[in-house]
Amino acid sequence: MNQDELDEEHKNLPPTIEDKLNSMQTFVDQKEFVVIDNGTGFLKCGFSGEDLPRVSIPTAMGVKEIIIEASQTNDQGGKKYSRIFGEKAQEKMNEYDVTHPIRRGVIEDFETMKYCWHHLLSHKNMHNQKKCSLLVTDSPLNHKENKIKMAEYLFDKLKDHNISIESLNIMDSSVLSLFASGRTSGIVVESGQGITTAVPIFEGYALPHAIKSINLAGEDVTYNLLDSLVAQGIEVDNSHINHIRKIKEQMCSVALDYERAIKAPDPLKEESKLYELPDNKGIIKVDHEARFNATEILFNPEIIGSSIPSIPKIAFDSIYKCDQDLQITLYNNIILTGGTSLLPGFKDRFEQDLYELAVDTARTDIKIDIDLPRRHSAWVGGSMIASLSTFDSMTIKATDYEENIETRDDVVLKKLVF
Ligand SMILES: Nc1ncnc2c1ncn2[C@@H]1O[C@H](COP(=O)(O)OP(=O)(O)OP(=O)(O)O)[C@@H](O)[C@H]1O
Repeated sequence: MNQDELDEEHKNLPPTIEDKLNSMQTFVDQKEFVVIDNGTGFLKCGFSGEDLPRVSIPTAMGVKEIIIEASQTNDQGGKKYSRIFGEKAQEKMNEYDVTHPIRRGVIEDFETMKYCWHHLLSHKNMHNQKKCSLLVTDSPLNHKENKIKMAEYLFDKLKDHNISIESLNIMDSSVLSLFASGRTSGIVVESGQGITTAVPIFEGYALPHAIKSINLAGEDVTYNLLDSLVAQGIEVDNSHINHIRKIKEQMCSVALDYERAIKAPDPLKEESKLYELPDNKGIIKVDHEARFNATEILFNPEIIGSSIPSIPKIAFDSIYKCDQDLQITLYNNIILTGGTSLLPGFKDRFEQDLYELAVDTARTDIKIDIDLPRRHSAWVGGSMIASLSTFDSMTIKATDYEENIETRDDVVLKKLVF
């Protein structure tokens, strides 16, 4: 979703957050937090209490070294770095060295991540946050060490760039998505860009022993679509990946019955199968089979020779690992979220396959909630919780962090909920 689409969606949103906060019988405080959702594919940033993030950009940074001639500076010359972010970075892969700091849900390149955070906080829509309180999301799979490193970069290293974080919390994105649905218990099945997770949560706490994840999500669908277009002789390659992603978002669907779907007549009109590359660089035609084939890997990874379990299977396995008393609650409260779950047909196929897996064990109905803004549910949950009057007391204070150099890791871990 680009920034224009996000601005448009802002205008159309019903006022849901206040409703949900009221139903949770809490009250809203005036202190404003900045909320950042760190996704493999997209970074979302905005203010607590708002319905949607103000900024949503691809998680990417491009760097280019610029040599400064001595004559330009009146001294010995030297070099500096030009940095660009988000879509701009993805579009200029030929000119810039482009890095994606988050792999499959986990921050791997903290230096790049620091510049991305700096870019978000300095963004014009964020009114250049020089001093702020911050809630950032984290993957349910991240180790404690990564959270400690996040705190170090946010408190310490951003200071070198004139941004000071006064208080901080780092929260599990699945727990936040559940809060956004107005619940405190349930299972969050989240399929984003790089990772799909099934996280059972009881009374606000994720149950680590039963969390399941697979490295299979939106980027795999995109690359699968690219492969099948290449196999058909269409001249596309990795440099077109942004366009292939857009084709996926506009044209791909999930079949309820894949074999039958690809044999059935194509319901799309001829013009809606065509994608025009910018600058008259050609038209890509996407056939019926490619559109269903690309997404089938999420439900049947075997078709690309992979032995990893499907998305419904990890949801089933995760519920099965929980206490029997809790299983009914989980089956009745499945929150399906993440950008990839927006694929048409995703929910129906998920429900059908989960029902088949659980028919002997569930002993209850399967109820799936898809009513959240699914590209932004973790951010929305963060926005809600950071609005609560009690939230500030749950944060790590910069003063505590700075004054306790020897024990600062404990200062961080004490405030985090695992
Ligand atoms: N309408 C849509 N139809 C299909 N896919 C979509 C749609 N909108 C977004 N996506 C896909 O969703 C993915 C991004 O989702 P999301 O923003 O939830 O992921 P993320 O938080 O960046 O990643 P992760 O959760 O894996 O760390 C991308 O692969 C994108 O192509």
